[in-house]
Amino acid sequence: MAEPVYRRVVIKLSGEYLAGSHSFGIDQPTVDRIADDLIAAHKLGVEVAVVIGGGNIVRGVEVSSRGVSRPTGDTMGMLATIMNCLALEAAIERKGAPARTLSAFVMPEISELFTRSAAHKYLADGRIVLLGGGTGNPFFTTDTTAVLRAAEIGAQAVLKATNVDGVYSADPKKDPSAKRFDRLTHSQAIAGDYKVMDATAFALARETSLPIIVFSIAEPGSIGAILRGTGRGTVVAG
Ligand SMILES: Nc1ncnc2c1ncn2[C@@H]1O[C@H](COP(=O)(O)OP(=O)(O)OP(=O)(O)O)[C@@H](O)[C@H]1O
Ligand SMILES: O=c1ccn([C@@H]2O[C@H](COP(=O)(O)O)[C@@H](O)[C@H]2O)c(=O)[nH]1
Repeated sequence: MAEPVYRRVVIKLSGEYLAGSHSFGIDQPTVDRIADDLIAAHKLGVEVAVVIGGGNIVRGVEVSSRGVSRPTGDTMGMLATIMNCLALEAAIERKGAPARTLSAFVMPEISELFTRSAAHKYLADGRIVLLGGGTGNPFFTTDTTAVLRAAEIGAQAVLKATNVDGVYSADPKKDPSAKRFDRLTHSQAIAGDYKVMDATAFALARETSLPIIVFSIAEPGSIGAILRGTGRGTVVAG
């Protein structure tokens, strides 16, 4: 079996994917399956930090379209990501692997605050580290959070695990003629305005020279395959 290509990564997990076949919430079999994949990936010897989206519970933009202020809606979205972290942490630990949630917010009864030193410590201790609460600021996304945290903790790549198998010329769910890219530069991804990830995330990745790999988590084992350099996904780099 091929050796992993990376020593430390941040995996951005789709929140929406955690809902499984439902349109809302946390589907336990899906969470359990993703926990298995993460544990298997971690057993390859890679230090794994995970940022989870909140799209299965709350997106700030949607809440604000119903009359709540955007910063309040975004705060609700960030809290949703912490719920997802707790669900995944519980699933990972139930399966016998050590995990730790670190939050962008001070909430001592629930989880420790994210600091670079805490993240380094728990990763070096062999835990899967779950990073909740986004950046802690409204008007950002968990895609941007993943790139930010990756830069902060010295990860070598951001793996965006989602429900499509790469970046396409248009949304493949809406346009069946959309073409999939094997590789893009950060600048091409920004110029193309491909909605799979926000431009802020691509811009920060360009600034910090971080590769992003967009791939589907539908297939069990896909995280491990990407870590070994054998998986199918779009590499955004250079
Ligand atoms: N050009 C494109 N290439 C690939 N996917 C695209 C493109 N444009 C839009 N999409 C859509 O982007 C979605 C993935 O991005 P999205 O940010 O919604 O997911 P996520 O980050 O996985 O969700 P969450 O916010 O719940 O974490 C896919 O469902 C896909 O349909
Ligand atoms: O830094 C951040 C990260 C996220 N948010 C809010 O959370 C939701 C859920 O995140 P997704 O990336 O969309 O899954 C997002 O819609 C924002 O409302 C934030 O404000 N700041």
